[in-house]
Parts: sequence; structure tokens; C-alpha cells
Amino acid sequence: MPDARPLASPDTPARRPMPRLIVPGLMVAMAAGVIVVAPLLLDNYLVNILVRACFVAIAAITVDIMWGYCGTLTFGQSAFFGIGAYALAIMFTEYGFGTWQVCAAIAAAMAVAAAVAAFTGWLSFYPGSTPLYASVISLVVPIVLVQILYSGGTFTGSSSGLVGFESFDLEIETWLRLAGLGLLATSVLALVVMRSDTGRLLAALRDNDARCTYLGIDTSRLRIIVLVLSAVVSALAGFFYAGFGGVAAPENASFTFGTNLVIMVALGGRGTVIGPVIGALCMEVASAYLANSLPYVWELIVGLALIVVILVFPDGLLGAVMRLFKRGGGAGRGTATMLRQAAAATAVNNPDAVAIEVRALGKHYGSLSVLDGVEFTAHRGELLSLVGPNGAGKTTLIRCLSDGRERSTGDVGIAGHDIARLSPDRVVRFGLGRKFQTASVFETLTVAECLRVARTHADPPALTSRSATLELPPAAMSVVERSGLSERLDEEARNLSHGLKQALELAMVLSLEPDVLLLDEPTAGLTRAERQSFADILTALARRDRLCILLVEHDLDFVREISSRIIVLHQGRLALDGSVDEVVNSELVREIYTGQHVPHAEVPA
Ligand SMILES: Nc1ncnc2c1ncn2[C@@H]1O[C@H](COP(=O)(O)OP(=O)(O)OP(=O)(O)O)[C@@H](O)[C@H]1O
Repeated sequence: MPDARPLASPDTPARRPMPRLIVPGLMVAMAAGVIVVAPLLLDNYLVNILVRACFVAIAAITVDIMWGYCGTLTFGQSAFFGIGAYALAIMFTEYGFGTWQVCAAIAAAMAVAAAVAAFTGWLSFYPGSTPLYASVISLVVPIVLVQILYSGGTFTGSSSGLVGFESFDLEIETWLRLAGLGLLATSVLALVVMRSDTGRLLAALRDNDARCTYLGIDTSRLRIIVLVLSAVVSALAGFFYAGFGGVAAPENASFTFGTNLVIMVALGGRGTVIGPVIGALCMEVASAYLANSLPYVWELIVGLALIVVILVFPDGLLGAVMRLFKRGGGAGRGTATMLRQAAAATAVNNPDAVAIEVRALGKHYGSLSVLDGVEFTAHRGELLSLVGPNGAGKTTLIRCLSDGRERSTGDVGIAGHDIARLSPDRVVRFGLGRKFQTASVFETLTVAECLRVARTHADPPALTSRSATLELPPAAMSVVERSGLSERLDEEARNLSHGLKQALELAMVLSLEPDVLLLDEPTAGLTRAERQSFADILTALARRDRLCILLVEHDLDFVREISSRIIVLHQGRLALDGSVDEVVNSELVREIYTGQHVPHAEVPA
């Protein structure tokens, strides 16, 4: 879109280099403080608290990854912490302390935590589940686990927990150094991964799960993998926590502790890794001093602090500090991305092959029939417009073509594949791309990151590094260059104008190299110039690249200009299917668009 006029200022807001240095600087300072200075200066009581705080902070980091990066608010990390603590306590109580017992206890802690996390993840993240549902499940897990511990008799120590077993015989200063190093290693690893391409993919999940799914990403599987890994880390933290304290108590697994972890993350600043560490250290130390002297007031103070932070600093304390160093609130990440065109796909074998095949399609909501007996076929190279009055069922039809679970009756074929009851991420792999009515991008990611996530299928993300180059297929590249997005690759998507967001979403969908493109009112809200540009792009995609495009559109002039064929939906039934002239000049379309009633009987079945 050469003439697109972005509403947002084209100037990239200036950035100071500080935010990139704050987090590593804080980490080095805290690590030096805990590992080197603290054992020399602090009394035993405070060192004891710091050791525990370091292990709790590791669990808080796992909550941050789940909540701050992946967008799932979880109260259940305490359960995995408790599993680690009890794996050690049960093993040492039952079999004594020794090398094989330590190895077996670590293996048991990791295996049980991973198994419980996999089961919980399967329950929480089934396709179509909501984030609220996952949070509720995360509340239930520690509650159930604590009940199991209570009813475990002498095996789990019931409400008193397990105590008095032989454990690691280390000086307290050594414990502090070990705990500090463990916390430092976990923080560095988490930061490296979260700043890598994989971390950006997790942030994309948080921003827009549906868009990820329609980019062919199995979001449920990804969330389960992250939950399992964070559960294992949390279990290891609990293991050493119990090893240090020589006790495992139901409180270590309780939902109260899980809630405290969430508060630590919220106070420190979610999505920062280091914020939760600061939150955990501060809360553990403060609670050790205040919880006994001010038992009820302390909880009140924590509650009030949480409310104040949520109201005044929604990004937490560290988020507020980091924002001070940003001018303009959210430009790119100071990285320069090189754009490169991927090799063109091999020539299409059969340029006129059937691309969409719909047979006897029906969709019902209870007794309400929204689509009934819809049948049509579309070929590669066709630009097919779908028109009809509001409520005719156009968006529902698009949903039924892109998600096998949507339709009530009938069959849908995409590029020769029956979509059966497959979820959108699987249908996308048949060669389908869907653009939503409202631009669906990843708001907190840069333009380059959005496009990189869209290329996940072709270019799996690196785990520990961030790519400096971005390779796009020719069709996506052409949209990026024509729209001017190539000049703003390192700018966050939320700063783009409406037109540029629409162009970005189209480029993301084209990054999938689809054979079939579904577009739901893509020109709504665009300027005249942007609309013309969109028309040129779509025409080229159909004629030159032989894509089959199905376009839902209200603007009949636009439809007339670009379509090779038009189908009309009326009251859930296919009313007309013909050439542009046949449909636009038909009596039926005139009646529909002038609002006159068309009796059901007159609509061809
Ligand atoms: N989840 C749902 N439950 C019940 N009815 C629904 C649901 N989703 C859509 N409908 C109904 O299905 C009908 C078709 O809706 P749909 O959004 O597909 O129409 P449309 O042709 O795309 O309309 P518009 O042009 O306004 O976007 C409407 O009457 C709508 O109220």
C-alpha cells in the first residue's frame, strides 16, 4: 500500500539505552550482595531468611513465566514446590540420607511434578478453554494436594508435615552461596530464553491466542510444555528448600503460598523476571520480621500494598522504574532487523485446482439455524466475494471453513483435504490463511517479531537467541514493502495506525504461504488510498500467485471492482452464485440492499 498514511507518528520515539542495562545491572548487584557480601555482614537469622527467600524467588520466577510471559494467572506453582519438598522429606525419612537417596528424590520430585503438570495442563489448556478456567484449575491443584498430604498419615506427616530426617550437612554460608547461585542461574536462564525468539513466541500467546492458532501454532501444547518445565523448576526449588530447613509442611504446597507467589510477582513487576525476584526477597524478609510481631496487620499491609501497586503501578515496581527510562512508552527494542526475501515457492502444479469445497453446510445454535444447506466450490486464482445483509451468516461461514469444530452438518474441503473436526491450527496446515475483521496482531511485539511468529512453521524459533534477519515469502514481502512496514520493523504493533495494522495482519497471514485466503471485511475503516492498495494486492495474489481468495465485504463498489465471482448469503442460505454482473444487477441483491423483504421461498435452496 504505497499511499497508506499511518495515523501514528512515523517518528520512532527516541530511546535511552538504560532499560537494557537495568535488569542485568540489578541482577549482578543482587547476586554479589547475596553471594559475597551477605554471609560476611548479616547475622544467622537474616542469612537463614535469605536462603529460604532465594528458593521462594525461584518459584516466583516460574509464576512470572506462566503469568507475565504466557498470560496464564496461576496459583498452582506452590503445589509443585510442595511436591519437591515432600519428595525429599519422604525419601530421607523412609530410606535415610545418602547419594542414591538424593538422586532418587530429585528424580521423583521432577517426575511427579512433570506428571501432575502435564495432567493439569491437559485439563486447563484444551483447545477452546479460557484463561479463567486455567486459573481456576490452578487454584484447585494445591487445595487437592494439601488434602492428600493431610490424609497421608505418618507417610506424609499429616498436618504437622515431616521433620527430623537427616539432610545435607552444610554451613549456612554455603547454603546461602548455593541458593544465591541457583537463583542467579535460574534468572539468567529465564531472561535469556524470554528475550529470545522463543520468548517472543510466548509473549505472542499472551497477546493473542486466537491469532497464534490461526498461524498454525498448537497453543495448547505449547502452554502445557511451559507449565511442565516451570513445574520441574519449582519442584527443584522446593526440594532444596526442604533440604535446607529439614522440614516439609503442607503450607509449602498450599494455595495461600501460591497466592503469595502471585503477589510477589505483581509487586515486583510481571514479565520482567527480576521484578518477581525483588518482590520475593522483600516479602520474605519483611514477613519474617513482621509476621510474628504484627500477625494480622502484616497480611493487611501486604493486601494494601498489592492494591496500591495494581492501581498506581500496574506493571509492578520494576515496571514503573523501567518505564521512567522510556520516552514515548513503547517503541521497538533497539534491535535492527534485516529483511530478506525467501526463495519463491515452486510453481503451482495445478493452477486451477479446486481450493474450497463446501457441501450441505449447516450451523445451528440450538433451534436457531444460522446456516442451512450451503454449497459452493471455489478454484485457485478466483477472487470470490461473499455478500449479504447483516446477520446473514457470512462470518459464521468463514468460521466453519477455518475451524472443523464449528459446523453442525455438512463437509468442508480445503485444498483437497477434508477438514473433518480439526482445530484451526491443523486446518491452517492444509494451506488456509484467515484474516479477521478487526486487525488481529500481537500488540506488544514489534512488527518484525509479529512476522517472525507468523513464520514459526517454516523457521522454528531459537531458544536462546534472537534472529537479526527476517525472511519472508514474496507475497508477504510485497505487502510489507508497499505498506511502509519495512521502515517500521522494530516498532511495537500497538503504535501502528489502523491501516498499517490491517496490512501487518495480512502480511502475517501471507507469511504462511497459503493456497486459500479468507478475509472478513478487510477494508473496513481504511482510507480510499489504502483500500485501492488493498484491491491491487488482492488482485495480484489471485492472478499472479493463484491464491483462492474468499472475501466478506459490504462495499459493493469494492466487490464489483475486484471480484471474479460473487456469492450472496441471505438468511443463512446461498441465494445467488454468479458472475459480478449477474449478481450486482440481480433483483434479489437490489432488494436485499434496499432493505425490502425477500420471502424465504424466493431464495434458491
Ligand atoms: N454464538 C452465537 N450464538 C447464537 N447466535 C449466534 C452466535 N453467533 C452468531 N449468531 C447469530 O448468527 C447470525 C449470523 O451471524 P454472523 O455474524 O455470521 O452474520 P454476518 O452475516 O457476518 O453479519 P455482519 O455482516 O453483521 O457481520 C446472527 O443472527 C447472529 O446473531
